[in-house]
Amino acid sequence: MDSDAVEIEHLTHVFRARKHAPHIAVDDLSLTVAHGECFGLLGPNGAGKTTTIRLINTLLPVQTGSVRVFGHDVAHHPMAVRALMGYVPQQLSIESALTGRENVEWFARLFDIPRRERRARVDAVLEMMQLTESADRLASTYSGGMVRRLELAQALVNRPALLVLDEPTVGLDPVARDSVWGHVRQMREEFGMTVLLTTHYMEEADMLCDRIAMMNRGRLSALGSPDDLKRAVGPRATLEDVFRHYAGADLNDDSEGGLASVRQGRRTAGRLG
Ligand SMILES: Nc1ncnc2c1ncn2[C@@H]1O[C@H](COP(=O)(O)OP(=O)(O)OP(=O)(O)O)[C@@H](O)[C@H]1O
Repeated sequence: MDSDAVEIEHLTHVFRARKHAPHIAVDDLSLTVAHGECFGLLGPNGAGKTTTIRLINTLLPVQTGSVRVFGHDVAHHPMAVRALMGYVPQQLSIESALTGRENVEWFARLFDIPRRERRARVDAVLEMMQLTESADRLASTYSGGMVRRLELAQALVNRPALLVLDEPTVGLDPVARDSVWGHVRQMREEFGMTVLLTTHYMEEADMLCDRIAMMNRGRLSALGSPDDLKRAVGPRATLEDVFRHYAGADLNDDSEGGLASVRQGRRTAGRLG
């Protein structure tokens, strides 16, 4: 493929709610994600990461600027974009009253995978996510880590060229987190897939991402490899230092991007798992 996996040019998104002042969630953002790259979108709560992802995956209409996925403009060819993409959202995307297998089959049908191929494809992604033995149990009996792996299986069943993960390991214990990281790595190695992820875990971004975009208040504040970003902040700087450097005063603001609200988010997600 010649084109970049994702090309974002001068993207701006304004939320307008009645009785509230317009809120600029994404503010003149431009960046590209190369084919085969693992790219991280980082930034404090409210920085605009999820809004950017929802614009890329066609769940929000583009207002200003443009987004192309493997050369397809998301505003003009949304179905082509959806066919190329797997998405694991922040919110739970499984149906707890169905078995693991039924959850993946449901996605296979949504993606119009032909009936004769469906069973083999579903089995393959369940196997890859080490869910074969528990595939016929209700998803309501799964642990938080298994739920995340089931969501990855759903997102992979149409063999996407671009996998988009919105906080893939939030609320998981360290062992379950390691397992998700391992699976993301394995998928990249086996399929050369492009991965775009958001996370609040700096260790995760450092280990998985080839390049990272730091966002703050809708704008791009830094872009580079984890090592480049660390070097630019200072000798022996960690990615957490980089995060603090660019998030600045926002980390003390509990109403929007504060660390306290990040912790609250993790606690909430922990209960979901
Ligand atoms: N549907 C909406 N209506 C109004 N404002 C919204 C809506 N969705 C998001 N926002 C606002 O847009 C801003 C960016 O939100 P977004 O969810 O993109 O941030 P984020 O970086 O993903 O944050 P988090 O790390 O908490 O997931 C926030 O101020 C948020 O309150």
